[in-house]
Amino acid sequence: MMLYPVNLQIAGKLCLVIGGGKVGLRKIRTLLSCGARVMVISPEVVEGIALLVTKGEIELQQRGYREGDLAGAFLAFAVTNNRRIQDQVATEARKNGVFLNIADEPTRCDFQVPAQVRRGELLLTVSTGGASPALAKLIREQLEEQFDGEYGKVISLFARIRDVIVDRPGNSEVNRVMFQRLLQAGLVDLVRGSKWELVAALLRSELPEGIDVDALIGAVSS
Ligand SMILES: C[C@@]1(CC(=O)O)C2=NC(=C\c3[nH]c(c(CCC(=O)O)c3CC(=O)O)Cc3[nH]c(c(CC(=O)O)c3CCC(=O)O)/C=C3\N/C(=C\2)[C@@H](CCC(=O)O)[C@]3(C)CC(=O)O)/[C@H]1CCC(=O)O
Ligand SMILES: NC(=O)c1ccc[n+]([C@@H]2O[C@H](COP(=O)([O-])OP(=O)(O)OC[C@H]3O[C@@H](n4cnc5c(N)ncnc54)[C@H](O)[C@@H]3O)[C@@H](O)[C@H]2O)c1
Repeated sequence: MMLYPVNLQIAGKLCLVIGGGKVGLRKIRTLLSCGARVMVISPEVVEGIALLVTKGEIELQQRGYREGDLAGAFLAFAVTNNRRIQDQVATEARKNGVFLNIADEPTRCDFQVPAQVRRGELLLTVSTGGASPALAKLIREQLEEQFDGEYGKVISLFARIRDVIVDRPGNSEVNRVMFQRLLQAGLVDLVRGSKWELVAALLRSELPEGIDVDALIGAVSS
């Protein structure tokens, strides 16, 4: 099955997690990191979830799933250990058009959660479509080594350059060529290596005149 990749904006939106075990906790952590409003429905929850409830970071309804619980959810996750409940949640989701992740049934999921690496605005995701979550995790770990924390600075500098460039008159072809030149000249590795003087020299030679290169770099290098 071909999965279509999308990156969702879920900040402030209700995401419902049915089942409070360790898989539920993993899903909750990712949801919270993206600013979702998380509601858990589960008769029992693992310690990590209980802690998040105590801290007021998520809401909990400590009981079993009931039909009607999915109302108003932007996304829902069926992560119980009970096949019958998983089926009931799936039926309600289908009936009401709620997007559902079913933790134990890759092929029936409306969406699957990929493994992910974040470096600032840079988001790398890995999916095996359910073929091997363990392999997705291993590849994620390899990506974490390859794309180290310095990539946060790289993406931040590119975002700032883009901000000042797109505000100026010009056309997208000129911008495309300019970004290609910066990449081919090795800007990524210069930033990763904190070679700020070389970064400044490169930007001065490639960016249009009148751009405050020191300000651009200062915001990223500190
Ligand atoms: C990527 C990640 C994201 C996340 O959950 O945050 C994720 N699973 C992760 C880890 C992981 N999951 C499992 C193991 C044990 C080893 C193994 O079995 O392989 C490990 C590794 C570990 O724990 O070490 C077991 C497992 N997973 C699923 C089933 C059901 C089934 O296959 O039927 C079973 C068997 C349960 C059983 O045995 O009964 C199903 C799904 N798991 C998915 C995502 C979706 C497909 C992703 C894809 O294939 O790309 C999908 C379809 C639905 C979904 O959950 O969205 C996260 C890595 C986080 C990280 O980066 O560390
Ligand atoms: N997708 C994945 O990454 C992945 C990984 C491992 C396992 N799984 C599968 O995901 C499911 C959950 O795994 P787990 O390790 O978190 O299980 P778990 O046993 O730790 O947790 C299950 C949770 O479901 C709750 N629950 C039981 N009945 C319920 C009901 N009627 N309404 C609401 N909640 C109810 C339990 O109280 C418990 O909190 C299992 O089916 C497992 O096979 C998926």
